[in-house]
Amino acid sequence: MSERPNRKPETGAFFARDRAWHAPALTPGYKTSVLRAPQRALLSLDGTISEITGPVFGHSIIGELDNDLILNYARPGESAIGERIIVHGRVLDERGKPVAGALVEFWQANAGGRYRHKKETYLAAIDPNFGGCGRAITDEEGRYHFRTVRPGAYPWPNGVNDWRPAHIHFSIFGHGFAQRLITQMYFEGDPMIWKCPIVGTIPDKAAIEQLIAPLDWGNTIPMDSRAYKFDIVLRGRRSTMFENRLEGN
Ligand SMILES: O=C(O)c1ccc(O)c(O)c1
Repeated sequence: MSERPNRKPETGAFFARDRAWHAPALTPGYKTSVLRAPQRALLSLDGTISEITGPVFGHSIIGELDNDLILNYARPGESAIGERIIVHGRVLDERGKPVAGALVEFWQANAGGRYRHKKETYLAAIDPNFGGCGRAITDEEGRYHFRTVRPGAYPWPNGVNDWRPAHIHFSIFGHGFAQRLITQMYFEGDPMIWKCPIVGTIPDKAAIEQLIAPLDWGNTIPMDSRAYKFDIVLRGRRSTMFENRLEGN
């Protein structure tokens, strides 16, 4: 990880956004950012007590197969098609302390690069046994894990021939619903990462590298699944790059 000596000191409860680490809102190479980018100066609003303290979710919402995308949409006795993988890691705070009880949600395309979505237009086949969504709650050590198939890369209508690298979307909820961070995980060794216009909006190479999960050979299950490790750091100097990170979060 690169040192970033010019960063402001991290003191107190407020961690200012590092604009060199996070993608700017307006990045014309990523076409949809042009309409989404704010046209006026940003306002900074304090969180209200009700946003910070509630509503909260209960741990009982997690079902037995919620962290198993190979089976959670499959017909009985069947399973999703694709390369079987385990994705696991920890949710950590700015001091490297585990964040327990965070709701981690993930969604992805199937092994052919096709999403199960009404507006999806890519010609790759739907897998009848793959839904593409799951969730987990971090344990006392901040750990989460899920089983899935490695998603395929897919083309998208941005430039003439733009492709998204294989990736998994992540959402992390804190203890209130107003505390939500969203990012994407990529796979070690994928040459498509460096051709992607969305990845290309991230100014710092180290911020991109932190989104790339290494192959975790030690947690591979022989004759079953390979493993990838993806730690998520909520804030501070080693923060994961979040797509929706707000001022001060
Ligand atoms: O914001 C978008 O336009 C967009 C397009 C394709 C993706 O895979 C994605 O994650 C976002």
